Amino acid sequence: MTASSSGTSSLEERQRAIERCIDWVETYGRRRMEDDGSSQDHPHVLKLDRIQFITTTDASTGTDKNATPMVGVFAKDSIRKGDTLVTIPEACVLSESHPLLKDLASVCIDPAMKVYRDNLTAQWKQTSNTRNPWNSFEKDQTQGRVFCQDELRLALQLTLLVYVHRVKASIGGTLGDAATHFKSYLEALPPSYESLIFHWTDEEMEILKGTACHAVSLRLRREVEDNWEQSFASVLLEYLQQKQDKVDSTLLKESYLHAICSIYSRMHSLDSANFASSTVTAETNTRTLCPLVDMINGDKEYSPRCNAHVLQYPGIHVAVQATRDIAKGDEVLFSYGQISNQVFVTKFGFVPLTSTGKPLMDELDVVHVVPPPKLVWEKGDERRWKSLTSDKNKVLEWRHLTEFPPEDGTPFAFMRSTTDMAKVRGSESWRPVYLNNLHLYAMFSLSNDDGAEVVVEPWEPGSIILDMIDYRLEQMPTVTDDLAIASGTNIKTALLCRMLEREILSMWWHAIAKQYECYGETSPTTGKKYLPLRSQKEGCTVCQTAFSCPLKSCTRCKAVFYCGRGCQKEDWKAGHKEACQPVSG
Ligand SMILES: C[S@@+](CC[C@H](N)C(=O)[O-])C[C@H]1O[C@@H](n2cnc3c(N)ncnc32)[C@H](O)[C@@H]1O
Repeated sequence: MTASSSGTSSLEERQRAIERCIDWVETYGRRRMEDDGSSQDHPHVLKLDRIQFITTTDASTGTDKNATPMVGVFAKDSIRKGDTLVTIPEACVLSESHPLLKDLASVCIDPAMKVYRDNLTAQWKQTSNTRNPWNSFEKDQTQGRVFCQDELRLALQLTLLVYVHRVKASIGGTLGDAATHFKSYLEALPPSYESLIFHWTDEEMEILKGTACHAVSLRLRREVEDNWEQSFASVLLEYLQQKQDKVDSTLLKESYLHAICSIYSRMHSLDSANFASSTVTAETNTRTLCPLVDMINGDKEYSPRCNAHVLQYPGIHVAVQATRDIAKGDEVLFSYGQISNQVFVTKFGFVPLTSTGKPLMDELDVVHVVPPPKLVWEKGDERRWKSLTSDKNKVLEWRHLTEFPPEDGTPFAFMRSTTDMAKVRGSESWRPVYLNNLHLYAMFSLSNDDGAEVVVEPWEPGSIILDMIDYRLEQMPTVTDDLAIASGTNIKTALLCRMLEREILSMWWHAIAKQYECYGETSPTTGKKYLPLRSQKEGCTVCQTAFSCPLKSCTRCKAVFYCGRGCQKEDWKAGHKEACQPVSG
């Protein structure tokens, strides 16, 4: 298979780049420590022998074979609580307030840049009331020293941007003439960040329409575009042109995104007062990129299970310490903290499996297995089904779903949890694409020959199932921020699966409503009328999403339709509040 063989070669490439980086940290870092005598003064010396860096394609990348190989850090031997796992000399740490940034950011301290900086500042003053991103430099009297003093966003983004640009532009895929001590580190970074929201393709965005995540990601992408256009593009293009670099603005924009993702997804906040050579005294919490330390993954659960954290030793290095015993071969994990899932999605492309305060569907202590209603399929259902399982959505490699609906009339099950699903499939190793408790209900065909024990509880389909699906659909936009991602899948897979889930649920809703002639009836439990699906063409009033699930109408005027509460709220604020005329009945 071509996909997997190219996957393997990029896996090996990344592994080699990481080995070069380890080598660099050991040799360059040690030399620098010896040069300034710090290794003797300090009880801790550079250590890299307790952990190993392992590349794998399946940790974050799910089913996407072409995705960037993921790296994880594992204990070489058993490690005791309190032990130091790895130490990285300060000389190898990139930080906005670190004087060694000069080394890396030679492009940024080029006097030629000052001209652009000044022009930009002047322009900014004339045209904008917003905070001038270059403000911090104005305070810096030492011209040309550290151009982007205190501005990680600018300093590192610009720097990475230029280097990444050069890497991509150069034929051999190396950093070419961009001589920097940090070359090895930059090369060890992933070549792309597909799982992060900024890198989702237009096609994927199209598929995600209707989820709250779609709105969030559009907003973020717009912000990034604005940033790029207002702060970076002109400066860099001019700079690179002056340097006679080949400039491809598309590539630059991509590189800019790459730089943002590199920084955002692997930044550590450290106390800058502890950087002995720091030029910043008043500032604390300097943001840094620590080579190799930043290869440590976030725990899929929240903090209690995580087993390492970052420490600093003034003036010497950054260290990682075990917060509990770690067995040989175990993955070393950080806690990314109690940040919102939206931030997780944006910065890391995944969210932890467990989170607090998640709205669960416990109210619906329903069915384990529902006997299949005799579905009446409509042409539209078939088309939707096909579009969901077509090649376009390669990420959805759930073979069971392609059998849906089974032509031989095999019954379907409506399952409550993955454990149940696994039980029914009769296999421990079997895993559906979408897992765990947010995807409470999934459908799949039950084949008779896999030895599964299935307890079929007869249910009267019809209104009760409609209510159940209705409830679930209604909940979906509100739980989007609480996505739970199965291990081995990334956020995109999960979202696509969520879309699939939504589609399936709405297809069932429709099929059941038709079969049991529920349209126009009033629900015995909720008292609401079962209304026909809003047509695909019309879609959500706000985001225009043409969903096949039943869209909710405004309860007062019933004239506008929304895919979820987010859009409804937005429309209300945007003027529907004034326009809404209550209708009777
Ligand atoms: C600090 S880096 C960790 C090293 C990274 N895995 C690599 O290959 O270089 C953060 C990135 O790793 C990935 N990542 C970290 N922890 C993860 C997890 N628990 N599940 C999935 N992806 C994770 C995310 O893509 C995130 O943006």
